[in-house]
Amino acid sequence: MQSSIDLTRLPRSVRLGRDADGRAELTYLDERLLPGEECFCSTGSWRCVVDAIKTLAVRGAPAIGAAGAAAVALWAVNEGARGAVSHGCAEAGESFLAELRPVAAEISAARPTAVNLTWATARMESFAKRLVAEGAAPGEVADSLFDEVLRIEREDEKVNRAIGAAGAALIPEHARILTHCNAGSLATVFFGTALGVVYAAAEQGKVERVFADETRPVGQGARLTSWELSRAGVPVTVICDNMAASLMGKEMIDFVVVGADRIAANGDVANKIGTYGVAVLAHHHSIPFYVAAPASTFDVSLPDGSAIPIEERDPSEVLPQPIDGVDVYNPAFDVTPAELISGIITEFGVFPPQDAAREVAARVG
Ligand SMILES: CSC[C@H]1O[C@H](OP(=O)(O)O)[C@H](O)[C@@H]1O
Repeated sequence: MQSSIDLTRLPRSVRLGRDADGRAELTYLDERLLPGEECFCSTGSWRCVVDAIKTLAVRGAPAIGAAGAAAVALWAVNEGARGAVSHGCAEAGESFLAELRPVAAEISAARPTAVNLTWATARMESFAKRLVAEGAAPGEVADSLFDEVLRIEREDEKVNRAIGAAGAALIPEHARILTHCNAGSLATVFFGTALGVVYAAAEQGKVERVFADETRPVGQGARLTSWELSRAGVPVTVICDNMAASLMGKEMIDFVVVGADRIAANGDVANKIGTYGVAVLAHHHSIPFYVAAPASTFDVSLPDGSAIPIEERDPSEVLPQPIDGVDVYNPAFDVTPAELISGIITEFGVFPPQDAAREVAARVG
């Protein structure tokens, strides 16, 4: 079946480049303004990137990982290397690393739950340390860090397409798929993880319709998933979060696929608040419930999901008009236990949740 899917209509979420003066600059789509306005911002300031991550202008685990890596490169090229040239190589290199350390720590702390942010800054720091140990001057280290971000951006899209291909094999013909939040191209550099599975299956003509949970309180499903699926040509229906149970009860959902922000060693998954409830509903209705995530989302240092830090965000996201004497609880994520997950779709294939961390680690090397 010929599909009418057109992914060229989807923008890239983040892209590192250079301005006319050769300074490093990150261009990102400000997702707070979607779907009404497609606004791209460019900045050479690493602190502005941290703010963009904190305010969800840039959001989604892989996208904030790439943006975090880019923030390190912005500091290195536009600040760190410029300040260190006066020393000799060895001293300059150590000085550069000493100045990088608190910058990387501040970038990593922008949001606590998605492990991709710490994965990215740790990758950048260890890369810089290796180059300094090899005798590279700060300017060379900075330029190499810039190139490392370009590699991370290319890898992200390649990994997402592999996740899409692996997941598409699971999708039945005429599938009606439920998603939660946005784990699409907008949550990654490009193509998406959970929606990458949808795009790959849609290109095979297997997707009848996607039902997108609006995903309160920030509305990533209503605003972002609906926008990107419709741009790509995938039929999509937005539903309120409290409607998923009814659709499942009416046998209107064949498959559920969501993203992830951090996956523990035992396969417990932290994802957008409400994911756990969707998993319980899917389990009750015997509907396949899959998580799509790259290797960079696994955190094997955590034996299970109980230790995953859960970000609590501003009460105004839930209650824009405060009410005297009324408290608000606004956790941005919850943890779905492995036993509610049919499988975890990775760039290396699909694995039972309990085995996924081990299988991925064996392939990452
Ligand atoms: C591709 S995984 C994206 C993941 O991140 C989202 O959270 P946020 O919008 O707060 O960054 C949500 O948990 C998605 O599943």
